[in-house]
Amino acid sequence: MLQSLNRLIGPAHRTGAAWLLVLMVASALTESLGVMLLVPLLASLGAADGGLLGSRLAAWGVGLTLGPALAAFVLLVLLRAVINQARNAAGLRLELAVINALRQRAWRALLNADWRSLAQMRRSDSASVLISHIDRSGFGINQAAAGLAALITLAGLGIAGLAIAPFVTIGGGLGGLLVLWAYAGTRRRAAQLGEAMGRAYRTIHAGLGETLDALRTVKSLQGEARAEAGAFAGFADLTRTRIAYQRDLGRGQIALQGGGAAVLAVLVWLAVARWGLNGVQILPVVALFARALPLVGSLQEAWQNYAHSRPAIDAAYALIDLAEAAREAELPKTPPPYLRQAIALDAVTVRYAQADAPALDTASFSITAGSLVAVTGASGAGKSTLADVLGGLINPDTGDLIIDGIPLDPAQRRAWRSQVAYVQQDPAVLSDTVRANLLWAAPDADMARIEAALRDAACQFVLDWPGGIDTRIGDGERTLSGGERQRLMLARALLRRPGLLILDEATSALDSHNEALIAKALTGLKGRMTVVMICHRGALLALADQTISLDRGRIVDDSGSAGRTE
Ligand SMILES: Nc1ncnc2c1ncn2[C@@H]1O[C@H](COP(=O)(O)OP(=O)(O)OP(=O)(O)O)[C@@H](O)[C@H]1O
Repeated sequence: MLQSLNRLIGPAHRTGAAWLLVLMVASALTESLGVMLLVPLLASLGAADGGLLGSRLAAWGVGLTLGPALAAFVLLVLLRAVINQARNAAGLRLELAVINALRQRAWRALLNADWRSLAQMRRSDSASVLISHIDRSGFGINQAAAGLAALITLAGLGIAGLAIAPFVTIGGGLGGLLVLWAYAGTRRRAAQLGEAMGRAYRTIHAGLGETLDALRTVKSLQGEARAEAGAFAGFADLTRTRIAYQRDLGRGQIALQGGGAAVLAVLVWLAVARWGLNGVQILPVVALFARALPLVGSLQEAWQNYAHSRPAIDAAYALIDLAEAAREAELPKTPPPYLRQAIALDAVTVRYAQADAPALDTASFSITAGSLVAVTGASGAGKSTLADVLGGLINPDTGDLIIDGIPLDPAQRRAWRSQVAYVQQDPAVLSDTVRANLLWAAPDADMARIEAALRDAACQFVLDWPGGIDTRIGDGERTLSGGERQRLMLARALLRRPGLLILDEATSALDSHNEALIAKALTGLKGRMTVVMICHRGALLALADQTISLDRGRIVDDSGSAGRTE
């Protein structure tokens, strides 16, 4: 438990945690002083002797009469209220700082992981961790702080109790430890329910997220009822888990309060009947226990809640560890590779985890810079994998990506991406203006450059809209057809002025008229940039200077090639 808390807090938040600890100790001090003050207060009424505090004050020549004792009591309560407010604020600041840092770290780790690992992760699981698991981790920190505050206050009350009535306090302390020990099983169950809750959240995220992405399919397959049942199975699990947990908490509190009152009754009986304390002497002890009892309850509840949140913290770190282990090489300080002569693959093999056969099997070929290359092959032949290797997205398991005769290491492969633009079959559009979507690729591009890219990609339609390039598009905004989206993303790719343009079935949604327009634009690019097109159809295939054909990961034909590495 301490190890996991220590990892959560980390060096960055140690000062905040130390300040919180100071405030907790200060709060506990005011609490125990308040209880100890009862003794000289009663003594001032002539009902008891002044106890340890009374004798200390007497030794310093301070006689505590009723007025000053009551004034000191009010001041102490006020001071404690102020300290507790500061403690709560510091606790909240620490909790928020820790979860923000955790979320940022998880998000950064995901963004910086290599593409192959990301492609193999389940998106809805990552979303579940980033949203709900990390929020639950925040609750775990909050509860750890609450438990620690209760523990420190109990320790302070224990010290006060030892000064007032040592035997009764030791008896009460042992009773408290016994209670905490007896609840070990409940805390284990809390952890199991926490895991079940994590599973329910993952089901909900998968059910909702994946269905929202595929609403068109769901509706056309008349799958509304099935989709509803899928997501609600997760909600039903969540409800069951939460009720079971609340029941455990409730039972715990009943047993704790009943048991605590019984322990207190036994101790009072022992104190009066066996140890000869009178009713007034026992009063501060009763006050002390009346305060300590709910604190033991709070400590147990906070511990139980922390145990319940712990699986969420572990899941967050599991994602972070996985993504950080897959971290890409840092960008090199040297300028990115620049394609002037040829781009080649030399005996490149890529095998995805859990796949029987490699997606690319010792693939070798060379492409002359400035040429137009078609890549063909049946579905699953390895075309997209080949495009990802050429674009520097995937590091081959063996073999090399070679630019102008120089094999790229992982850092240079990452840098190479600045020279590559990629248009995929079903390109994602950001929910923003057309301008923002385009500038994502080239932040410095001016209007003339934007208009030229739009014209080259047959996107004149955007300039004809009343709002022009400031029209908002994307989720919940103006909807684009599949073909419009593909052309717009081609414009974005062209705006980047890449050395290598990769089109992964990027004209599949276009009619023959628009495909012809794109074909014309691509012909105009010959010699200005290297274009690799994954395509099956005539218009684009006819343009190609070179055609590479794949079958089950192997290159079975490479016609029109200017030169091979083999
Ligand atoms: N992320 C992945 N994890 C596991 N296997 C994968 C992954 N991506 C692709 N594959 C497998 O690798 C092989 C090649 O896939 P790839 O997408 O490169 O083929 P493709 O020729 O582009 O197919 P298509 O034309 O259908 O898009 C396929 O058998 C595919 O199932």
